[in-house]
Amino acid sequence: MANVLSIQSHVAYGHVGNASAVFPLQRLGHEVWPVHTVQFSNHTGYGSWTGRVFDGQAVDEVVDGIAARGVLGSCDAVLSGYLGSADIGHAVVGTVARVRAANPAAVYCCDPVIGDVGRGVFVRPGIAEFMRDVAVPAADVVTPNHFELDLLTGRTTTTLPQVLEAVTALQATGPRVVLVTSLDVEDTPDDAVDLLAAEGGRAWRVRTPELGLSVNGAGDAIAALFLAHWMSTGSAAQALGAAASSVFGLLRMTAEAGSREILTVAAQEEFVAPSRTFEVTEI
Ligand SMILES: Nc1ncnc2c1ncn2[C@@H]1O[C@H](COP(=O)(O)OP(=O)(O)O)[C@@H](O)[C@H]1O
Ligand SMILES: Cc1ncc(COP(=O)(O)O)c(C=O)c1O
Ligand SMILES: [Mg+2]
Repeated sequence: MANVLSIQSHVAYGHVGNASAVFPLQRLGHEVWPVHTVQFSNHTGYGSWTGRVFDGQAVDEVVDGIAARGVLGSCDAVLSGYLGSADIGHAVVGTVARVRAANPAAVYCCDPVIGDVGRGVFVRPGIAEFMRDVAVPAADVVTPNHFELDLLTGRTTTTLPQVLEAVTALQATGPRVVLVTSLDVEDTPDDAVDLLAAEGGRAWRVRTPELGLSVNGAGDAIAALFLAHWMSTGSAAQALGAAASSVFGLLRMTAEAGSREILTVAAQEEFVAPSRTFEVTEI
């Protein structure tokens, strides 16, 4: 079981950021140390929200307090997501350095939350550049969606070979493991969603049915689950299969209920024992 320092957004209502990532990790038996980068009423996909973006100092203060407990050496992973501002991003990367100094085996998983197909870029100016130039190079594991992969690598990928080239280019900047979510390439059927994981010069794909819903927070859940399974199995391929199956089960239940928010609590068994598991194919 791992100790995961999770630095992400928090919402009071619904499930994105830490409100999506923390519970699945706990349900799998991991300890989570959540630090919030923003506290909003709800996710920004609604178009309006209240609450505030914290700053780098606010993040540093909480990490200082954790360090004062003398426990940074037992932190196994730092997970970051929606940052709020580039200033917060610098605090996250500074935290990663502090954790690595205390525990050289600790890993950093960066979910480079920038935007999505259709919605475009939904974070503040400067965040995309910060992710590309600072956070991603510092990470061991990154979990972009297809839109973010293209943005980070300055490419437009429409075929699997192009995606593999982009992933290799991203790995050349630092991270050894890459998970690409919501992959839509030429051979992806209209009614399917692909996901791809790459590590050590190998790559694997999982294909699931596409569900008739559009929700926020699935990316935050899958990044947390992928990191947790990658740490516990040491295999990107196994982590891909487990994380994709769990998130599919979560979203299938959400679609059946017609809910606008993902059913993180009601679907909790899916994190432990997914009702349907998908085949992982090496490509
Ligand atoms: N409509 C959908 N149907 C099936 N799976 C989905 C759907 N939306 C999201 N997912 C699953 O959740 C994963 C993460 O969602 P995604 O939208 O890529 O993350 P993000 O919110 O970071 O953009 C996808 O790779 C896919 O496996
Ligand atoms: C506050 C906040 N955090 C995180 C996210 C990321 O959500 P997703 O997992 O859909 O990328 C969003 C997206 O709307 C958000 O508004
Ligand atoms: Mg995302």
